[in-house]
Amino acid sequence: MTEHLVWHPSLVTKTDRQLLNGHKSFVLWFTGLSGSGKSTLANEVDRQLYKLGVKSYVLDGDNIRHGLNKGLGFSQEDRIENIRRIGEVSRLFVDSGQVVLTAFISPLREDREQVRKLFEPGEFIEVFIKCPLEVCEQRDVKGLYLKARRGEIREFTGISSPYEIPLKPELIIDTALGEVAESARQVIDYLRGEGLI
Ligand SMILES: Nc1ncnc2c1ncn2[C@@H]1O[C@H](COP(=O)(O)OS(=O)(=O)O)[C@@H](OP(=O)(O)O)[C@H]1O
Ligand SMILES: Nc1ncnc2c1ncn2[C@@H]1O[C@H](COP(=O)(O)OP(=O)(O)O)[C@@H](O)[C@H]1O
Repeated sequence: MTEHLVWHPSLVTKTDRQLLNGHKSFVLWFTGLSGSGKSTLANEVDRQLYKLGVKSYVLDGDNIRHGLNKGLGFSQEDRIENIRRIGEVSRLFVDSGQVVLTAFISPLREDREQVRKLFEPGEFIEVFIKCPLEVCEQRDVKGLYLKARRGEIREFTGISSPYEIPLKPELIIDTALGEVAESARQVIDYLRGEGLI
């Protein structure tokens, strides 16, 4: 299908754009169970980056599924396509010199590794939002776990659909232990430590 397509190179490079912005561009890929804290943390880190003058943007599972990925469900096939598209969108953000924070369950290791391959070394930062299923279920922010337990939602991650824990994430944030502010500080500290901001 790409047989007659020719890539048109950009006259402005990614490095040019990073220099203009005054910081590196990369993706913070938050992964974890529903209710683990991906959206809350991604948005808090985004707010702090904004205050630091870093050009950042959050791509959130629930929001993206209303627009770009409308029509995709939660079968294995649809989740793979969901993550593939977000990987590609993230690459565009990074190419444009910005920082992108993604908050998708992204349950499968293989899919996350495929996304990692789209990036240069150091650009893909996998952040495992670690939180036991019992805690997520107790939070039940949207009441979905109750519905899943009642059998009203099929293929629900952690209940009737798998979640594969990252084996070598760049960062692990345990949200069952600390407050949101403390978790955000850990992410910002990591970025500073790596010289990314
Ligand atoms: N079956 C099932 N399993 C898991 N989650 C479900 C399901 N149905 C709806 N939801 C809601 O959709 C949000 C997850 O979407 P994602 O795009 O992040 O999922 S995935 O990465 O494609 O697995 C998820 O949002 P978060 O709670 O923010 O993770 C849920 O609100
Ligand atoms: N350290 C923490 N980091 C992020 N969220 C936390 C933390 N501690 C408690 N929470 C709470 O957990 C819930 C996480 O919900 P949400 O961010 O929607 O999760 P997800 O996007 O992974 O589904 C929120 O109610 C949030 O206030």
